Amino acid sequence: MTGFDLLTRAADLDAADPLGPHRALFLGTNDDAVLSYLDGNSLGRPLTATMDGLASFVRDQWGGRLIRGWDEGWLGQAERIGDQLGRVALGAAAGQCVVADSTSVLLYKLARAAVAARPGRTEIVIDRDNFPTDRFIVEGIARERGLTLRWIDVAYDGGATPADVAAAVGPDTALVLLSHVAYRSGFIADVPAITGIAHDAGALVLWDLSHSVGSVPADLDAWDVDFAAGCSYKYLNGGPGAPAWAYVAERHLPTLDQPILGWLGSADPFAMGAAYQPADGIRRLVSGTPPIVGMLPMQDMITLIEEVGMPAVRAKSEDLTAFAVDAVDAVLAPYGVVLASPRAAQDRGGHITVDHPAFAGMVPELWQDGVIPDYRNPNGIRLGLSPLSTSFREVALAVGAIAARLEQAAHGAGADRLHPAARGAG
Ligand SMILES: Cc1ncc(COP(=O)(O)O)c(C=O)c1O
Ligand SMILES: Nc1c(O)cccc1C(=O)C[C@H](N)C(=O)O
Repeated sequence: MTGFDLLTRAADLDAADPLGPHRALFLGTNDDAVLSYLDGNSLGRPLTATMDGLASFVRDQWGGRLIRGWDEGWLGQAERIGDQLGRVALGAAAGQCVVADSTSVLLYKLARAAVAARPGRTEIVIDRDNFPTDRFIVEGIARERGLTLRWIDVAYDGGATPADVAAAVGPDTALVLLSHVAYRSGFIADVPAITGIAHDAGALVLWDLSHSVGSVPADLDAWDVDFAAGCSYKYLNGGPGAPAWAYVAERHLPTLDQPILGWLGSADPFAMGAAYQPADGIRRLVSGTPPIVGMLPMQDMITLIEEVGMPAVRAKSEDLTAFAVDAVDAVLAPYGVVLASPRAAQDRGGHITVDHPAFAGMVPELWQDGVIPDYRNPNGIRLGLSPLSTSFREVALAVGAIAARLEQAAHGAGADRLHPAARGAG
């Protein structure tokens, strides 16, 4: 496939894409300065509706209702959006999800609650390639509680498998913490199988869905998951620093013992009581004031996903990553680029990673070309493909630009030798 073929094929795929028109709902998608934005799995683009919604919230709700807003709806908003997210993207019945804190803080609260629910058990199981915050959080909890970590090693293009987990868990395991979609390889873990294996060993499971929520469907209730949490600034387009969300299975709610006891997680916050009594239900996971303004953008995106439906979102995501893999094979493999993600579409989420020694330091050059992917140590370029805002043309342009930069690195070629796709030809 030449660069020109790549763009022609991308044009055909864009023309046939039923979700293609949704791209125009996002800000900046017609911006010529950014030819290709492939980092929506780190920070999703804003919806235009969000810009207008934020302005009207400030004017009418905050500015108009002032403190009365809390009684008129803000206090229940974290649970309402949690329920909507549960219904639309998580397979979770109402009353089990809430928006709060950051993913790191929620992982801490849930992991501490899980360990508290398994007294006498001394180990936490986690994989070595899990996202740093996940590893650091359980390292901290192990230090605090005198526990041991049991590490699972995973392949560079994979993640923890049921067999890995079966070999790691035992009578001492309190908790297994894994990611549904691996942040580097994009590997999709077999959540129901792994959850079942952990349960058979008497352990609880906490899943990090940061890289799947809004891109890969989840079925948390049916999968018998205990706890889950994830970001909302990736495929939920919640904006930089948007609050995270958590899921606690209904069966754990009455006994959930989380470590950050704040007034808004108490049964009757406005009683200003002397002693903490946890609220019934998911609100007992909350500590302080809900981040109302920060929740507005994600609500717009969850509503859009609800209209489109997760099956259509996932279908587009698989098509995008399949096209990206084909393009990598045809255009980048000849330069020695290696796919560091699963080859089968059903085994990977919404991003792929490709490795090459020259990738360290290349991303700033690609930014100059108007192409924005992600870089992950030691030498991976990550192509994050947001199903509702990424076009096939963006994939073609990015792969072409990477090829041009590799060509330059190999032969010192000038800008006139840039790959046609990198120049936006076609
Ligand atoms: C798998 C995973 N967990 C957690 C986080 C981060 O959490 P926080 O929002 O607390 O920075 C990220 C991304 O930053 C992530 O990819
Ligand atoms: N949360 C981020 C941030 O505050 C700055 C830069 C990147 C991020 C990310 O989200 C990284 C992302 N979770 C990852 O998988 O690498």
